[in-house]
Amino acid sequence: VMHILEFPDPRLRTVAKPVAKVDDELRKLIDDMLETMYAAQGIGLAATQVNVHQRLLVLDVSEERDQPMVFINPEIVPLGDDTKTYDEGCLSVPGFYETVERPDRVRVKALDRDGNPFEMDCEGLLAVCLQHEIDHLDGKLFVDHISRLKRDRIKKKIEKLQKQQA
Ligand SMILES: O=C(O)C[C@@H](Cc1ccccc1)[C@H](O)SCc1ccccc1
Ligand SMILES: [Zn+2]
Repeated sequence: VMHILEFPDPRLRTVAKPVAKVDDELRKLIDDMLETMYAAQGIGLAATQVNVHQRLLVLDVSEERDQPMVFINPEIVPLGDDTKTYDEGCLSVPGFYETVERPDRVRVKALDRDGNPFEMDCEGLLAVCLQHEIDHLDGKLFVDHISRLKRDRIKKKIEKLQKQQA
């Protein structure tokens, strides 16, 4: 499995570049990311989190953890103005959950693992996870959607934990 970068690592702030070629090398990375996501009990993982700065994410929002999805060079637009809040966590900010408000339905266009374009309208946990992962590709974290006071408290707690582990 791959190492997952942890907040406040500045590499998590990198804006990922579009994937140039969907080839066997990329498919190997996709499989390594899925293995890493399942091992970490995550329901999504963006390439940024494993220090690969290409616009690629994987997720599996199924109960049975047997429906992996791959989005390459994803583009999303909100469908309607309705928003919903969700208590988000993040494999890169372990142990912290905060309420984040996001559009409740989105349309996503992306390439699949064979490089074929597809389009989907998403809602529910899939819409939340997609937006959370695409934030990662733009160097954003869910803690950017909460107050600076709360973010600074989380930063101090995590840095204290990281010192203890060092
Ligand atoms: O770090 C990540 O990007 C993976 C997140 C994805 C995620 C965050 C918030 C909302 C939906 C998806 C991890 O899966 S956070 C752990 C988790 C697991 C189940 C449900 C919610 C959060
Ligand atoms: Zn995350």
